[in-house]
Formats: sequence, structure tokens, C-alpha cells
Amino acid sequence: METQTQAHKFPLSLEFDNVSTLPDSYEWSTTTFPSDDPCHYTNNDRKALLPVIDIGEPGAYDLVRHACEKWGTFQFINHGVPLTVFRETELYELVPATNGSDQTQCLFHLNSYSVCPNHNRAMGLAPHTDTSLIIVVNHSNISGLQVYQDGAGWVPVELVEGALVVNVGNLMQTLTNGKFKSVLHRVVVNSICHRLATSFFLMASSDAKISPLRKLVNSSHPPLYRAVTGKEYFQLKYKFFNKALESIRLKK
Ligand SMILES: O=C(O)CCC(=O)C(=O)O
Ligand SMILES: [Fe+2]
Repeated sequence: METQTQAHKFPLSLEFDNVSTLPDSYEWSTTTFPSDDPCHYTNNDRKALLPVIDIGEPGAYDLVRHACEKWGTFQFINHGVPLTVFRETELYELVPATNGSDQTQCLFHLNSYSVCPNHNRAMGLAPHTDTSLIIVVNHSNISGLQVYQDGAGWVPVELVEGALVVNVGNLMQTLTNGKFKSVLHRVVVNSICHRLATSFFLMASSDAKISPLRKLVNSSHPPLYRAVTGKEYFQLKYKFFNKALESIRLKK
């Protein structure tokens, strides 16, 4: 048994450290691993490679827009954060911090996925779309994040040193009248490495009204979503989870 003091140290000693098989309550329908190295796997499907964008390049703006329309996600490099920060900073040195006030604009999550004995029958993070406007993920150097794409299924997000992942969230999909797609994603676990990832959520403040931008709405592109406040949308997400966007969709 852990003592109280040890239990607060990172990496956390989690329940799975003490079990040799997956408890029934964690059972998930089978997930498959794309390669022999579950900690650092590559994507063998060259047709389903997520964009990695150098945001210092002249054409970066168009590439970002295209990625948000087609994929709802991309990785970016040349963001100004020195590589040494990625190499030398152990994620577990970071202290998770949230701003709990009503005016919250940003949220920072530290996600910890412990080693799992029966990884192909468990799920680290269930398939979901993110609620906020945009999300920036540092998935460090351990694989696990996968995004769903029509026609390609679950696509692993490849490890690119120093790259950060951006996901389009539900509220950005609303704001862009469905032009940018909020990406369905999940995290799989493995039986060898403990994975840590940080997510930075750019949120709408609770009383901000979010509705499709006027310049993206016209007679051939009528508004797809009704206006919601940040607070209302969070309540809808809690109630409807992955069906929340559907719940504010205007009927034709
Ligand atoms: O762990 C990851 O790579 C992604 C985490 C995530 O999807 C989230 O925090 O919403
Ligand atoms: Fe997410």
C-alpha cells in the first residue's frame, strides 16, 4: 500500500501497478495495436498521415486552414518553444494547474495513462470530441493518441520530436459554421510504458455567446448551429456528451 505522502508524487502509482489482469469494470471492446512497439509506433498507412505544419513557412496559414477543414487536427513545429524544453522537461515535473473561476478562459490538464496488463481490452481515454475552441496537446514521446477519420478509421498521431498537436473543438466547429471539424479522438494504453500528456484548452468564457460567424453564413450556407453561451454548452456536453453538437444543430 502507498503511504499518503508517496501517493502525491509523480509519476503517480496507480491501481494498475498492483494488478496482473484487467479488472472487469475496465473492460472495453477490443482495441488493436498498429505495430510491435506499443510505446513508439508509426503509422503504416501513408494515405492517412496527419499533417505536420511548420508554422514559420509562408504557406502555413492555408495549410492550417486546410488541416482544420479536412482533419480537424494537425501537428505543428517551429512554434518557438526550444527543443531542449521538450527533451529536458519531464512532464511529471509540471504541476497541473487550473483556473477555477467563472471567467475561465484556459484549462490545463495533465493526463496520466498507467501501464495496463491487458492493454488491448482497455481504453486510456474513451472516444470524444473536445468541448472548447482549440486544444493544444503535448503528447510527449509515447504513442497512444489516435484520431478518427472517415474512410481511414482510427489513425495514430505519429510522434514528431518537438511537435505540438492541435485539435479543433466543438465550439470552433460552431463558430466556423461547420467549416472546421472537431475531431473524434481517443487514447489507447499499452503494457510497457506509462504515458503522460498535457492538454491546454482554450475555452469560451461562460457568458460568451458562440454562434456561426456572420461572414461564414449566407443563403447557400445557412447557420448550422444556434447560439449558445460557453456555460450552456458545457451543460449540454455534460448531458449529451458526444451528441452535444447535434443538440444545438438547427433543423433544415
Ligand atoms: O492524452 C492525449 O494525448 C490527449 C488528451 C485528450 O484528448 C484530452 O485531454 O482531451
Ligand atoms: Fe481530447
